[in-house]
Amino acid sequence: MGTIKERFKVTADAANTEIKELLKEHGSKKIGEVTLAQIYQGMRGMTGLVTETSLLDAQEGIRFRGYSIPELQQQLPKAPEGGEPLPEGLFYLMLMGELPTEEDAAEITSLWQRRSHVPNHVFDIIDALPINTHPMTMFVTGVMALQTESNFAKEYAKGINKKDYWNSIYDDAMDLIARLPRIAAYIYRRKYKNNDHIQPNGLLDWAGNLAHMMGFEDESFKELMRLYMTIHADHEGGNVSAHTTHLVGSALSDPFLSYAAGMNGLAGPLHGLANQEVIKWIFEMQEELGTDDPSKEQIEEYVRKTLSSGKVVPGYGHAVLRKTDPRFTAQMEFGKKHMPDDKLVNTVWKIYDTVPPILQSLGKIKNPWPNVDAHSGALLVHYGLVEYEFYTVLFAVSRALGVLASLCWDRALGFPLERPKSVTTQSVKLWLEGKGEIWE
Ligand SMILES: CC(=O)SCCNC(=O)CCNC(=O)[C@H](O)C(C)(C)COP(=O)(O)OP(=O)(O)OC[C@H]1O[C@@H](n2cnc3c(N)ncnc32)[C@H](O)[C@@H]1OP(=O)(O)O
Ligand SMILES: O=C([O-])CC(=O)C(=O)O
Repeated sequence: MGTIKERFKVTADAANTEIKELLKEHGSKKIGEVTLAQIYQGMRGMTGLVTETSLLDAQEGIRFRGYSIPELQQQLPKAPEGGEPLPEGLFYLMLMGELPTEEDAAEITSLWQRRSHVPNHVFDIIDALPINTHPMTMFVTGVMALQTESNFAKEYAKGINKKDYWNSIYDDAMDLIARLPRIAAYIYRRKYKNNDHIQPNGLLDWAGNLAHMMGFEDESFKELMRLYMTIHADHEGGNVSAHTTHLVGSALSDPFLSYAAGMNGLAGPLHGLANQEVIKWIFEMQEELGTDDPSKEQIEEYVRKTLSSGKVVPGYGHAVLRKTDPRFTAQMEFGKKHMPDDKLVNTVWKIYDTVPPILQSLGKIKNPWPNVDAHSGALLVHYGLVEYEFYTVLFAVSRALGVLASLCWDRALGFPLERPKSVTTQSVKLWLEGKGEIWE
């Protein structure tokens, strides 16, 4: 059978041969046309990337290697006595293209345990930042400090055959994923818990250990972390964090540099930071209305106020999805099972009843439905994780699974430097006047 790494290489080699054949026969086939509007408007609907780990359907939502979230909740291995999937299993699925056995998931848990040591200089660098630094800035700074450990950067400096890039990229991806929970928990305890740190528990799974090191021992919080880390892991290749990681990696920047770049994108309020914005927005609404249990009429009025002041309703809308995000639904199911009477969670559900018709009535918003970020914060608050500026760090830890599995594939498939063409409006105008090609 061999190790997971050896099996990955065999799988990737077979895929490489298949892709070469496919391109030899069909490489010149057209897959679409590009309009002028698309290049000015964020390239919506333009297919321009290959990402093997997951695929997004606008109506159905995300599928990881063909499996929907409910299917993964049934079929992925679970922690002993747990009901939610282990993110280790999802990582295996994204990397290998097939469901893991219990042993495969356990092998990844043990591998990440063994590789989880974070050198002291990473903590020193985080400690050097002012305490009011945003947790995402601390997190990315910590990852950048960890870049000293890159196997790929060292190998490349020594001189390395292109065919072997995948090898140290794979090692870096595994090392980085293994260490992220420790960095995230360190930031949480430093910023919010008086620098009172908790050592890892060598018997716990990856997500369970993150919960433990943050100071949350409730078994159902550990279950939430397993679900959270699974559903936030990947969303095909065009989203800002995945695309950035892939783009930066295409310059042969190592996984530490590439992932840090991607996470700077996740830290934007239209992307991963929306999860903190949602809770902030709800807390502000509660404050203004003077109640922690607002009625639908009160919520409606507050939504209209948000829109009329030129702000977005956080957690709603999506660049590709056109239905309720199945990641929202999975969290709603978790809420119904574990905290059906929680007031904040119920407010999230009331907002879900209220917001879509209002957004729809504006006529310009392509997707009035909630995305993943509309729900996550309320579940965290239920367990006492009220420090909402920290939420995107959890998202980032999860997103590592998808973007780093993809980076292993990028190098194993020998993908080249990414470098699309850009134009100026001056060149567009000349082209429209028939005075040359658009790219001149
Ligand atoms: C994990 C994730 O990244 S999920 C997304 C998290 N982000 C959020 O929840 C932030 C709120 N949502 C948004 O800002 C947007 O829906 C995005 C960024 C997610 C998608 O943007 P787009 O693909 O440009 O959406 P769309 O084509 O529907 O936008 C059309 C118009 O509707 C507006 N719009 C879209 N969503 C919203 C919203 N939730 N509230 C108010 N206005 C919105 C856009 O700002 C745009 O306005 P404009 O024409 O005046 O510039
Ligand atoms: O797909 C997107 O553009 C944003 C998103 O939901 C994600 O990255 O999880």
